[in-house]
Amino acid sequence: DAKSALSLEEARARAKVLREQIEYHNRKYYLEDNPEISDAEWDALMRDLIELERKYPELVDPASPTQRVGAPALEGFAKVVHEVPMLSLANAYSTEDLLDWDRRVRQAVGDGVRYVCELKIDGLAVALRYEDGRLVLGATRGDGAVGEDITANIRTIRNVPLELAEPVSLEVRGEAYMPKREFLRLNELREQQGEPLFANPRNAAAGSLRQLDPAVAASRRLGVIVYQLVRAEAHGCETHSQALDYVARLGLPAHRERHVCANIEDVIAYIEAWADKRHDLPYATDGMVVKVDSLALQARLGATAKSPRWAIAYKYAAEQAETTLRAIELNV
Ligand SMILES: NC(=O)c1cc2c(=O)c3cc(F)ccc3oc2nc1N
Repeated sequence: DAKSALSLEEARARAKVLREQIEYHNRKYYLEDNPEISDAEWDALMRDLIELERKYPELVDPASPTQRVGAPALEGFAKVVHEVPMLSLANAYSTEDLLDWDRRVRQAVGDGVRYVCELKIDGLAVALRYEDGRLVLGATRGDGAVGEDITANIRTIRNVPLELAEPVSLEVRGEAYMPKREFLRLNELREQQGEPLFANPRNAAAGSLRQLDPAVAASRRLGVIVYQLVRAEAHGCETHSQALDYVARLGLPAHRERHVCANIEDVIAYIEAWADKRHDLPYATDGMVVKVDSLALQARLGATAKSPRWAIAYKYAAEQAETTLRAIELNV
């Protein structure tokens, strides 16, 4: 009716407020793991915005959170070639393994190598491509050379920006994960509905992103944490740390639990320090990734067919023996 119709300017202002509220609550959920509103209240904000944009189509903006959902279900996933192969990390299971790796690194590139440690998020590796600041592709690792195009599902992940702060073209690699809070909520729901439970957050995240209908992924609060900028030196970075600071400034959720160490002894101390503390993080972890920080030294060390020589994943004992939980593993 006439009285409830807003002027375009009022509608534009209302849409701006709703988008800011949605982004604010995203930060509270993902960055602080301390949501102020319930999922239902969050969904209501989104519904209001969708309704407003339906009534005033000129308000629709490709970066609006409403542009995340609505893609039709797919018949299958298209293939994506990774220009820069998505390799996997070699593992270290003991301090000895770390010391051996450090010795090999120093033999190859000399002493004084600085390392950066990052908690190893237990999810699944994804590649995100942006062209002129717009998200154009999300892909799985696949076999490292060819992955699956899961763009429609990646777009539903609320902490993945649909548009960067600058119109930059780049590709990042990151870990898609299901926050522990969401894992518990989802399994409670499935228990009530008599559906099989997810065995762990990694399987739950993988199962969600393998769904052909993006509405399913959209119904699960997944997150992504960026752990690498591809060809970072082409973006003017000299170290991995600078690369993560750069992508964070663009609005990407760069890995925040990271620490630069001057030598392997400090790395070992940092790993020890997080052995228990890591259980308080909002996401599941299964180790610590240790990387040579200098991009020039990374290039000199290179990679084998499978793994980079400039990085290694230390696995915490608890996860070395894959603990099988009582829950029935969802066979997606
Ligand atoms: N799960 C993780 O938290 C995580 C995973 C990887 C990788 O898989 C990875 C694979 C590479 F070939 C090179 C660097 C990497 O860095 C990584 N850094 C991380 N923090």
